[in-house]
Amino acid sequence: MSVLSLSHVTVSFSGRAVLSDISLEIGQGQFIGVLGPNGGGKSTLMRVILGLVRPDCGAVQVLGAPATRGNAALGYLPQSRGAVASLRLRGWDFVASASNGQRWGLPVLGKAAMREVQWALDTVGAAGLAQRPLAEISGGERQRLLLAQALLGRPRLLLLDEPLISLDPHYQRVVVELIKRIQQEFGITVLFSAHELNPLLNVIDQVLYLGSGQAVLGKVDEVITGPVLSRLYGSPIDVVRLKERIFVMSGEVEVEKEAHAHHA
Ligand SMILES: Nc1ncnc2c1ncn2[C@@H]1O[C@H](COP(=O)(O)OP(=O)(O)OP(=O)(O)O)[C@@H](O)[C@H]1O
Repeated sequence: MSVLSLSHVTVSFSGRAVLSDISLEIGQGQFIGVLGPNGGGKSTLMRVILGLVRPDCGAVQVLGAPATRGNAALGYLPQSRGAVASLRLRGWDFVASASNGQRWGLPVLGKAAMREVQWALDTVGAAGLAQRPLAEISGGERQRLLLAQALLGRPRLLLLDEPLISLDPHYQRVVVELIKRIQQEFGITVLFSAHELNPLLNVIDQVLYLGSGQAVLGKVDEVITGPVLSRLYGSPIDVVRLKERIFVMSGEVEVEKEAHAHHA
């Protein structure tokens, strides 16, 4: 059974199609890198899967049922996550605040929910952050807590919207390896959006590249090619491979780096 199935999905804002007639299928246990230019529709796609954005037309099936809000089988790490929690909150409370789908509130938890919070903290290797206030922990450590939040309820599909933003290369590697380990251990399907492909190259099964309203899903070698990316960027793109790394170039400019700088 496919975990995710989109059939002829179109999403537009103010008459402009961000996703245009997209069809794709993603199977169980896949690790998918979601890439594309700024505004290419990565966050929108995740919000469609979460049932937060309703397509103009087409069908979205998640784990065999139509996409709906509040699907407990989905875990989500949203992109906009700055300044949302009190910096006095301890790590444990921060994770607990996402329990019962209730983000940023402070619910009173029963024993089972408390065990679940502890499990999520242990799973992401953040038990040591439980008693520390958010103000005292680094961006990378906070990323672990956000991942712990997303794991509450043991989702079968994990949507991670730019978890590497503003992390240094070392911590990017730590986060990517952590998510890969969790994905393999629990057989979760992961959609992981990023501006750069290279940090994900060793872990992804497939890449989903979005741009110009279109989506191309496949193995890295099938998707990361000059012709495919030129179509998605709407301008000539060269793909340069160098020592196990891949550079997506528009003339002299490395487009993924540019997008990242713009975003950060
Ligand atoms: N709720 C909305 N109302 C109007 N326009 C929207 C809305 N959500 C997204 N858009 C527009 O849709 C386009 C795609 O946005 P989206 O955030 O999905 O792209 P993205 O690939 O995640 O971009 P980035 O890499 O910059 O995060 C953008 O032009 C954005 O301004």
